[in-house]
Amino acid sequence: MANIVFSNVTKRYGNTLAVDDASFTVNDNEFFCFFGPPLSGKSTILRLVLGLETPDTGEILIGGRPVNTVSPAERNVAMVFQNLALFPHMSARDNVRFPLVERRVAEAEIEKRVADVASKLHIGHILHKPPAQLSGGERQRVAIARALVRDPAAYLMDDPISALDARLREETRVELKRIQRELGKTLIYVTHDQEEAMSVADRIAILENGKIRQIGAPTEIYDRPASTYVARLLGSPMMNILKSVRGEGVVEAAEGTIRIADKAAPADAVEIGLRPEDIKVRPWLDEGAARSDGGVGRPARVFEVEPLGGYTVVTLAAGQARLRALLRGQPDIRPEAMVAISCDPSRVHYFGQSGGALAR
Ligand SMILES: Nc1ncnc2c1ncn2[C@@H]1O[C@H](COP(=O)(O)OP(=O)(O)OP(=O)(O)O)[C@@H](O)[C@H]1O
Repeated sequence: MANIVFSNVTKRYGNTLAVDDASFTVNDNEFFCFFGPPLSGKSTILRLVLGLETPDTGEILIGGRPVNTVSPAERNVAMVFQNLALFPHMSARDNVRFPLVERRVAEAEIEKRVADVASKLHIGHILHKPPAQLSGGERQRVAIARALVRDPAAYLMDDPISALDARLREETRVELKRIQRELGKTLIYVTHDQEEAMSVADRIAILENGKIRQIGAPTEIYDRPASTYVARLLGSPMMNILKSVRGEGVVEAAEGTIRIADKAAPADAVEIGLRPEDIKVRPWLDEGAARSDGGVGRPARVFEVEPLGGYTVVTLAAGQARLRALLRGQPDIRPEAMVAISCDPSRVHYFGQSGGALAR
């Protein structure tokens, strides 16, 4: 059993609250991701799990055992370091052997464990090579093998693929997910990249200034963000968030005034959120035609068009408001054209005074 529990854990550095009353459970075999902007406390949480830091208050349990006073060596969690730092002068095999040699494990046992981990990670055929002769993906597998050879209860990764180029990052994150599933070990993962967090994690914890703002499955957080902060963090282009102007049972999304959806907003709605892919854009016929079309299409002017191949991002100006819509394919839409925009009312997000999500 290697679940990891934080119970009201706080960690300060001087006046900085690096981790603020954090409570969460990472389940056995789970791919659990911490995501947040720089300095939000991600690395400090990893350091607390590893035992490189001690909580000021609160309790940490690993596999049900309180570990606040247990040394890093005795915690049986392994770290795969940022940028996959392998020893360049050693072969892949010696890199993988290193943690066991350091712990003076018997040679026969070392050979057995290296063979075992190499077969799990499919690196047997590259063990003789130095890191410089390996691809990015292979280096990653060797780095993971080095962490796993100790047979840790859980392993941790701090932005392990941020140094790779975009294409290799995409490849390696797929690989990572597969490896984690096959190994069936608890993995705590830190990333700055929202797409990476969404794609690899079973669950994500969203951090802001040391506080956990939301924990959930990626799609759950994406579909039901608990606040404007979380809503803006996940999704690209990010959610459109506009002031809500209410009247006559109609939601007006505005800095200017555009009616997005015919539905009464909750009385305490201050802002409304629209995901770019939820905005429908059609040719503008005229006001009458828009009205007869369910009354939800409102005029907007096309401000900018960004073709991305499979998708097109259209920036729309409606009154003073600017909205970004994500459209499939390459629609025939040009800057300055008038269009009718609408949004399924069930897809509108409402936020209250403090930015917290309101029931839809
Ligand atoms: N050793 C330290 N001494 C003093 N302050 C620290 C120390 N480590 C972290 N902090 C502070 O604690 C807060 C959280 O830092 P942390 O490194 O955990 O954030 P992070 O989310 O991992 O950031 P990044 O994404 O930039 O790596 C920051 O305000 C940081 O300046």
